[in-house]
Amino acid sequence: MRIGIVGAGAVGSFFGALLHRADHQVVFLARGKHLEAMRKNGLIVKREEGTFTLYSTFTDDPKNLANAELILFCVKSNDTENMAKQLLPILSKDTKVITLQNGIDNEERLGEIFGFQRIFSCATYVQTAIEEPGVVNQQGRVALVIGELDHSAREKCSEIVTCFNQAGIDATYTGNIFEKKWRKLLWNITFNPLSAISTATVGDILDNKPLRTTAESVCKEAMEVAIKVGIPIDTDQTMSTIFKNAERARIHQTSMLQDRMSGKQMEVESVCGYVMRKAQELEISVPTIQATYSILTYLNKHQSLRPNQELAK
Ligand SMILES: NC(=O)C1=CN([C@@H]2O[C@H](COP(=O)(O)OP(=O)(O)OC[C@H]3O[C@@H](n4cnc5c(N)ncnc54)[C@H](OP(=O)(O)O)[C@@H]3O)[C@@H](O)[C@H]2O)C=CC1
Ligand SMILES: CC(C)(CO)C(=O)C(=O)O
Repeated sequence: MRIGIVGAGAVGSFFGALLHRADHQVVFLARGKHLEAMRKNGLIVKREEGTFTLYSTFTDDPKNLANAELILFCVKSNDTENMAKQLLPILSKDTKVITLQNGIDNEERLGEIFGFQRIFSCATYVQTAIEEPGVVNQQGRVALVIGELDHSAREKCSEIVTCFNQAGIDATYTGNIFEKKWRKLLWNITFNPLSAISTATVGDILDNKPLRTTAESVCKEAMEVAIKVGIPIDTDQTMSTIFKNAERARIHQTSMLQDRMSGKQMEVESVCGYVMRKAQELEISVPTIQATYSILTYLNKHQSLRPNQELAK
């Protein structure tokens, strides 16, 4: 298949590399030092089972994705509209677009621009980071849960799942992607904002009693909102699963923390902002989420307050 990776950062570079290794024709849209390094030395992928390097088309020009049959949409959610509008006049009407982004609101924003029948959504379970320009590091398990927004596109969705499976990626189909994305969001809202504010890893949050208590408060508030929007949740069991899964990501710096450390805009709106606005609509009080939202919005505006220019080791 001809595949375009839109936003070949940590997630896009990793999945693009696996698809390229499975003989798909993959074009990576990237920019800055990461693009420069990939053009010079190839893309280096480090995994527990070994390191490999691949050479492909690395570009900063969206026009090079014109003949893609499938786009993996992997920019940060702050860049969603801008990127989608650049792609719209370039892509064919049949090109499928799958978002691997965190949060739930990208799907709607993409659907409004491209049309809902060709947008597919994915709950992305992976821990990846750009270790240095040109080098992506992946740890732990890899799993994708994929679904369509418009049920008439179910068959096309199965083709995407098969494409990932053939590349050795554990991808499964769900008929209710919205619920899966909500469950993923519950994990992200519990750990990402707090890690970005405190600069703590997931393991640090688990081990530090006050931080853990705050994470539990965020989780409880977000679950209340999820239940009100119709997600079937057993709160005790869900909370216990979220914290059990976190044990497997102990050394992980959440994507939001990685952004803060490198002075990038954090995905505050699609994680905290989205849940906060839903809570307001539903008249649910979410004071802890509100607090994390206000701090992170401030930090996003005042980049000079970032703790470090470099990713923390
Ligand atoms: N990292 C992880 O482990 C996980 C991340 N996610 C989610 O996946 C999504 C992607 O995250 P992640 O890969 O970490 O983010 P990254 O910032 O590493 O990747 C996004 C990439 O897109 C590039 N980009 C943005 N706009 C353009 C443009 N106009 N032209 C070319 N390149 C562009 C960015 O460049 P630049 O750096 O210059 O901005 C960056 O390299 C997020 O929604 C995140 O929450 C989900 C699960 C796990
Ligand atoms: C924790 C993780 C890696 C889960 O896949 C994630 O979604 C993130 O860092 O934003």
